[in-house]
Amino acid sequence: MEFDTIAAISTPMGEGAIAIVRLSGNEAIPIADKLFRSVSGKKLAEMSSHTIHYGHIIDPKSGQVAEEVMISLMKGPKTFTKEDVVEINCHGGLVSVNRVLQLVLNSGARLAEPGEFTKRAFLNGRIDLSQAEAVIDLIRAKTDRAMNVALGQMEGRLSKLIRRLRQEILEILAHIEVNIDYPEYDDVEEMTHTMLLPKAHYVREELNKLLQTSQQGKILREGLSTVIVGRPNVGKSSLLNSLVQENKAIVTDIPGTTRDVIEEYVNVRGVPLRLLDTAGIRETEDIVERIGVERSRQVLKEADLILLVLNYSDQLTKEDENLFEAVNGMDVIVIVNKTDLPQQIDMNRVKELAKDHRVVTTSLLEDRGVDELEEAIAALFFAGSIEAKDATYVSNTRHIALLNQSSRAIEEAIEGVKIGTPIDIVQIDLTRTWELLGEIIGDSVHESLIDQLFSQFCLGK
Ligand SMILES: Nc1nc2c(c(=O)[nH]1)N(C=O)[C@@H](CNc1ccc(C(=O)N[C@@H](CCC(=O)O)C(=O)O)cc1)CN2
Ligand SMILES: Nc1nc2c(ncn2[C@@H]2O[C@H](COP(=O)(O)OP(=O)(O)OP(=O)(O)O)[C@@H](O)[C@H]2O)c(=O)[nH]1
Ligand SMILES: [K+]
Ligand SMILES: [Mg+2]
Repeated sequence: MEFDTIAAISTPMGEGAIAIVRLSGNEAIPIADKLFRSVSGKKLAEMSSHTIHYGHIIDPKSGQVAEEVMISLMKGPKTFTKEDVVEINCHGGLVSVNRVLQLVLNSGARLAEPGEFTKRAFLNGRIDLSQAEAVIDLIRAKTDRAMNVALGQMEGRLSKLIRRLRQEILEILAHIEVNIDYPEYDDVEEMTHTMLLPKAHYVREELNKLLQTSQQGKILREGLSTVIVGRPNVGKSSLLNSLVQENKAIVTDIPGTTRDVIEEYVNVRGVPLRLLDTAGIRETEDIVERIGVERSRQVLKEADLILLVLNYSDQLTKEDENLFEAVNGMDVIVIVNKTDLPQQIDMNRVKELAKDHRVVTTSLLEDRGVDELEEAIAALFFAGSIEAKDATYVSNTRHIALLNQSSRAIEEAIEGVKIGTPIDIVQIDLTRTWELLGEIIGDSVHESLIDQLFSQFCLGK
């Protein structure tokens, strides 16, 4: 495909060592040649591809030197966009890089939209849609693990699997076509059955395996929503501060200190947590505190993980018991805090209430037990699924939705065969599965969706 030539600053706005103005398109090299004076006097157009050159940017109007640069020359199609790409490496300062961009735009390039370079890599067929989406995930990755998942997807791991499953479906559809077109086969029904079912089962299983990774994949991207709950003054805000290793939440000895939900992101042994500190739960006359308590109950419902905090030097109350009730069926770690003070709590009763959840004792005042808590969080997250290096994860909400729909469509095809639905109806379900999977890699997506996806990128990407 042929597009106009785009340009943008591809490095962050601010002072740095180097800043890059990137150009892509048919005119990238001629435009750069209008501005660049190499030391050798040779034009970029005459130089060989994938080389870098020292020289100056000259303002064509004044003939003055505008900047001292290095230019990377990359001729298509072996480039990021598959088009001719020129990267002007400027001194890292806002004036310098903007001056060069301005000259480039005056010389015939158009300012790129956010994500437009990556969009061209997609439109020109170097990467598919799921690979392009992985580029955003990679930039936004907050942990090593999240980055590795994105890198795998960028290299086409998910795409490869999706393509293989689509191929399987095509083969089933081909068998059906043959059987429909040659009605002289007398046991058409039986033949389709034996041909179709094993392949369809295989596709269904692979889809479901992939969907099982989505929970972990999504958490890797967005963080495990972790809510700290407990009665007033048990040390919830102290716990948040201790996990983020900063005094983010106000801690006082006054019960009812925290009133709003406080949110912080933290990486605990490779597990990204979205930590939420809440108002202590109790019956109260104070109207502001009551609203806070109500919010605590709300966020509780949407949590992936609950950190339920108790006071070691206080007896269990009805409120504590009610909390255990409220988090029934969720992932919970019980924390018994203030072990530096004399024991009042009945630990046997705590263990009874905790059932099979982990119980960790801490003294946040003396910084004790936090290691064990972190270990418990990591163990829970990676439970049973020691992360296989070659696992393919799905983490993107759009992909998960499409996989769910595909899984339902293939299920309908399988059910159809089993109950003897006419084969052309089964064919429709199979075709739908094939199309839905195609949307993941961008084989059959609407232009507006493509625009919307790429607009999430940063400028210059
Ligand atoms: N200076 C600079 N650094 C950068 C980028 C860039 O665009 N410029 N990238 C931007 O994100 C990333 C690197 N990603 C890239 C991906 C593919 C190709 C590329 O040219 N692919 C061709 C040819 C490969 C080859 O030489 O054989 C291809 O796949 O056909 C280049 C960069 C990170 N670092
Ligand atoms: N002795 C002792 N005091 C602690 C410990 N952890 C927290 N505290 C103290 O307990 C008091 C309450 O701590 P917070 O972290 O504000 O408790 P909270 O659960 O957030 O309280 P609310 O927001 O009011 O519900 C503060 O004075 C803390 O310094 C501990 O392990 N030992
Ligand atoms: K308090
Ligand atoms: Mg608090």
